[in-house]
Amino acid sequence: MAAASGLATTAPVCVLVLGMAGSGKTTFVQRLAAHLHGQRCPPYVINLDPAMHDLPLPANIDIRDAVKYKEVMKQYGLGPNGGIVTSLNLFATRFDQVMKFIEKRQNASKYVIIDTPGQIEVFTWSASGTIITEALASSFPSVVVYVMDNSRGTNPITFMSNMLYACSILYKTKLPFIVVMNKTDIIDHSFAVEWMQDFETFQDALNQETSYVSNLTRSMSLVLDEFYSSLKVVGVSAVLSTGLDDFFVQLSKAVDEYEREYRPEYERLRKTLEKAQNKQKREQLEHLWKDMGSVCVQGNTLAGSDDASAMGPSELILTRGTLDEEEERQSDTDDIDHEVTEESHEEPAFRNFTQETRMKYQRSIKPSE
Ligand SMILES: Nc1nc2c(ncn2[C@@H]2O[C@H](COP(=O)(O)OP(=O)(O)OP(=O)(O)O)[C@@H](O)[C@H]2O)c(=O)[nH]1
Repeated sequence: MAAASGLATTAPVCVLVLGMAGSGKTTFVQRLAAHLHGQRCPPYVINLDPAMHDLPLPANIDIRDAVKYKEVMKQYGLGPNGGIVTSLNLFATRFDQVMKFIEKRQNASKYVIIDTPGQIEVFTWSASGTIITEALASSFPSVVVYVMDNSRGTNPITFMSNMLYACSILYKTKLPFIVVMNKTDIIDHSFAVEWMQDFETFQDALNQETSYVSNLTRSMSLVLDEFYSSLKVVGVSAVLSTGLDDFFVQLSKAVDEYEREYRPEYERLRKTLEKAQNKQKREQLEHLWKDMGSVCVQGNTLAGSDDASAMGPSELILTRGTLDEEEERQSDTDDIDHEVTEESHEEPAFRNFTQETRMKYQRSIKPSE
């Protein structure tokens, strides 16, 4: 796999778009795709929302072509959320094929944009979401884009709960992260940026809140200070296509971050996994040798050897020596060198013959002595 082997410059960037229902993910994906088409850099678009009614853009891969969400609900007796989870699980079992499609297209598309279900937890906290994210991130530079409805975040408590969610996704995916504050055509995102950069301003906004969670929110904003300091934030209006240039600047920084910090970690994980798999294979082979060795020793077929485990399976097959000629011809071990096998039988026979001849000769010359 080219991407996996470190040819990072040709590998497409996977942009995983997550966000609460109605935040504008699909509209954002649509605008992003249009923007890239306009720059003669068509992206590869993947829709992972099985319950999407109308996809406003042509997707290269659409989960709805592979899994019929309503059928899944009927067949398994599930509600809408269960149906989405199960559809995604079914799709994840075939994600290796999606990976192959992406690999094939990696010279034609610089970006792979992935739209996810509105029920955000279905993706972020499900096994299939983890499988898909890890499959992408272990082969391609991958970035999580968290789309927020900026107009709904003007309340500091709602803003904080959204940020806590974003933070939890960052911890879960462990990937470079961009927060897209969408719908800036309704309200500019500068208030949110100020809240993140200046603790006092956020406290002032909170002072107008009288609910019991305001104290907790105050403490939380201190806790999130570290999270805010390294966060990439972009204000966007998906309907007006504004802020996209800034988004691509942040995306390029996030890709650098992936190459610098995340790729070595994924490479390390891949090597650990490979080592563990090799060790497992070796152990299985050793068991096989032992098993075959004990069978042959019990059957006394190991002529001239008292250490069965010292031989490999092929050597044990070579010394099996119990088939008659006809069986031997029909056996499926045609690749065995029969001459070698015959030689191994002939050698002790020839040794016996010379010994017997020598004894006969000594007996015959004895009387004349
Ligand atoms: N004013 C404004 N409305 C927007 C913007 N982006 C999306 N919307 C509207 O927000 C609503 C939801 O947009 P979608 O793109 O369907 O949001 P989504 O996150 O994909 O929704 P789910 O599929 O339910 O997860 C639609 O009515 C959009 O027209 C924006 O930048 N500004």
